[in-house]
Amino acid sequence: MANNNLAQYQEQLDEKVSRLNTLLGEFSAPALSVFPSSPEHYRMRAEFRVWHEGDDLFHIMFNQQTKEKYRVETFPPASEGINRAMVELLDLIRPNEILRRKLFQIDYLSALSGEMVISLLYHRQLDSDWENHALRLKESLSQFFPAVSIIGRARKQKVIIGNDFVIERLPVNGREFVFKHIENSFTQPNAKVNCSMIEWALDCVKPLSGDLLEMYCGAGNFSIPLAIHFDNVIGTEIAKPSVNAAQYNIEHNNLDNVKIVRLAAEEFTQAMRGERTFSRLEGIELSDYNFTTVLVDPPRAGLDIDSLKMIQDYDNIVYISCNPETLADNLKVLCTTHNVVKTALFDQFPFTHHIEAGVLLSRK
Ligand SMILES: C[S@@+](CC[C@H](N)C(=O)[O-])C[C@H]1O[C@@H](n2cnc3c(N)ncnc32)[C@H](O)[C@@H]1O
Repeated sequence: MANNNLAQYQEQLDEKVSRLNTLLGEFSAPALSVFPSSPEHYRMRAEFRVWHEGDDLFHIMFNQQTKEKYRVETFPPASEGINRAMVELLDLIRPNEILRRKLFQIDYLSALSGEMVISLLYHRQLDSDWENHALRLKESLSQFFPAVSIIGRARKQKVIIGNDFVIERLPVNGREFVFKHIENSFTQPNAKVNCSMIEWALDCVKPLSGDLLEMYCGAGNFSIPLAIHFDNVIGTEIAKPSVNAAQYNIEHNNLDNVKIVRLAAEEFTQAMRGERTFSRLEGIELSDYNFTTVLVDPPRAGLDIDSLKMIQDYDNIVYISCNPETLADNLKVLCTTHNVVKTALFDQFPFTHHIEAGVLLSRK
């Protein structure tokens, strides 16, 4: 990494710190803890369009200003595994008519564990001939990547050669947690910064006890490591593949105090208020829980007003946000009942303007 890139990274991070400090200023927030990213090889996922030119074929990206396409041989933000795969994969596909015909996109999902899924997207249906060639492709790639899977996608078609997930192994405070990350589902893109986020959340909840409620829990990224500090954890999430992955993750981390339920945040709020019952909550008596703490990690839109009011019932709120504007809007409501006691900036998305923030609130 050239020195001027490092300087550019630091400058952009400083700008994010100053922007978040300004946004949080009106909530009497304490000083931010800042968790920088490595400035290279931080993304565990990357997607590229594919360009065909005579016998050649290569990854392309688009210049955001001019919209012009440009050729991409390697992509420094992506993990080292993805960078190596980009080269080896195209060397194998370029001379292979069956694998290259109408290929228009390649998606890579890698893991710190070394596992990788490569999805090849086509503008044509995939037949048994394609499958045989994809199988040989997987075998050839496995000399570089022992745990690689290939997925072929076309209209209404998904052919899996191996798995449609990677098994990630995240080191958190010296302990390793196992996570199934499913292709095409939400996972935190920057694995190392994600570990810092989990460690920060663990630090927030360390002095607490009772039960934890997590909303927008994905595959249990926070619920699973945080479970050691609570008697019971309930996580809720809307996406079925993530809920299924979470069940796997509970089992493979040997936890017996975590339950994940497939419910939208809005539905869970209705259930908590006794306004609606859900068969998906069968066997779970919400009134038996002693929720002291809630962790929310919503999408960019933030929390809906009913869920926001519902989480004010808890003494401690850990709010992880990928959009500081909606975070600030939500804090206007939460700070009528709670104080901000810890804040953090996690640089999940280096070299972009995106900010990932953490806020711990406790009841006034
Ligand atoms: C920012 S991600 C966080 C996931 C998880 N906490 C993690 O760290 O991997 C937001 C999650 O909210 C889920 N989601 C989106 N809208 C939702 C809703 N209305 N109710 C519940 N979950 C929702 C998405 O499927 C996604 O998994």
